[in-house]
Amino acid sequence: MTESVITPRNRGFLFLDAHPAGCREVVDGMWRDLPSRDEENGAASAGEGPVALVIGSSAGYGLAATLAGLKRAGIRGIGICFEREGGPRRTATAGWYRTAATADVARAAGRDMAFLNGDAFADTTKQQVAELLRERFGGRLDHLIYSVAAPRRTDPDTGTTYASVLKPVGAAHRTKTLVFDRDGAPEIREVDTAPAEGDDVEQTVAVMGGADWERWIDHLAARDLLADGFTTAALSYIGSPLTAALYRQGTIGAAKAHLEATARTLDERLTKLVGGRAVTSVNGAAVTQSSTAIPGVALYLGLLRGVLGDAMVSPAGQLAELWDQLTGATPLTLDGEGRVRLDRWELSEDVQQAVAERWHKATTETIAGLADLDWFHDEVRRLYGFAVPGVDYAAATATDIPWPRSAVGR
Ligand SMILES: NC(=O)c1ccc[n+]([C@@H]2O[C@H](COP(=O)([O-])OP(=O)(O)OC[C@H]3O[C@@H](n4cnc5c(N)ncnc54)[C@H](O)[C@@H]3O)[C@@H](O)[C@H]2O)c1
Repeated sequence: MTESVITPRNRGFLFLDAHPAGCREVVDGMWRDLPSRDEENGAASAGEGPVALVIGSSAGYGLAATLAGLKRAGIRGIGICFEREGGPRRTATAGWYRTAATADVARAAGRDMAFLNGDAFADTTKQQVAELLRERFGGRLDHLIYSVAAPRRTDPDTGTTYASVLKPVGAAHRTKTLVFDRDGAPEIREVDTAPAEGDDVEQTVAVMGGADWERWIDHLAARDLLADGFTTAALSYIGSPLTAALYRQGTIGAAKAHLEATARTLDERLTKLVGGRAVTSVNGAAVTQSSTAIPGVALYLGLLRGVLGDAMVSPAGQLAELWDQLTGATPLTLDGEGRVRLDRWELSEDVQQAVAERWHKATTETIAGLADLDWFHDEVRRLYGFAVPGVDYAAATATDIPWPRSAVGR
């Protein structure tokens, strides 16, 4: 067992190491904060709940989906993510440690939850899941949550690897952005992003659009693994006019439009096939490894928190609501474009107006009074298990945590 004191080393918002005890406490804290399952909603008792597959289960919205599903909807099933094991020079990724902690939480709750570490885009992973479903979960899948954020995808049919980019479409875009210097002092800068060129849009759509989600459904349907009434949701984002040029109207927005169009096609197919549903779930802004990589989003998130404080709805809180809708505990409520909207707290007119006013006033000198920078800074560190209350960072901690062999009764 390797034990060491782990001190954070970072480049901007990216940290090289993760803290296992901190990551565990993040998961335990999310679990404690989740609204508990309402027995009267007809959720099943331990061990007999619906079978779910969560793709992207180790971080951000997928982790929230896994924990909320376990606690709120009584799910069992499979989580898939793509994480790196620890080595002599670096710890494992935070998602590796969070998965170990999530498996323990599931086991303690009496839920059979298996975790696969692999490329969700590969057919071999899809085959593994099909086998697991058959061998361990009675050959029927009730729910699938698709929450992948990835920089690249290899198409199994052609072997072509696509890369997603974060660029505006049409014209270059200048945005304000938030950075922290070596001493942690905030600075507001302007950054220019060149417009998409060549096949940037197609490449981004090929990675972050609906192709792989549809391939999952095709794969499972062809093997007769979808239960009657099967429901599936993929995560989407609309966001503020302040980030629109780079997000919703940018290359990633084209991918989200494709994802939402895929939902509409899948919904028709699933209705006919198993009386099922496919939707996208539009969620609010959250600090994640993926979101903080988008220019302007760190500033936006800090200001949003400055405006909303604790009224920001956590990913776990939003996903608890999504599970209620997917399991029928509450009615599935869609907007005019067939999307579940869990982002209203972010996009309400008064909130957006208040954030926009602060955005325009934001300079290096004024930012501390406009944004909740302490919260944002801590949230970024918590993505890696640092800055988590109650964790003793001076203590040596074991870093070679094994991948979970999480099985109830095995
Ligand atoms: N963060 C936000 O503000 C926000 C808001 C609304 C919607 N969303 C959407 O939620 C989804 C997830 O984003 P996030 O911010 O939670 O991301 P994240 O970076 O926190 O998590 C991404 C997850 O995908 C997994 N993953 C990456 N590549 C994979 C691969 N090839 N195979 C298997 N798993 C892989 C990672 O292991 C991780 O579990 C995205 O569709 C995103 O657009 C995010």
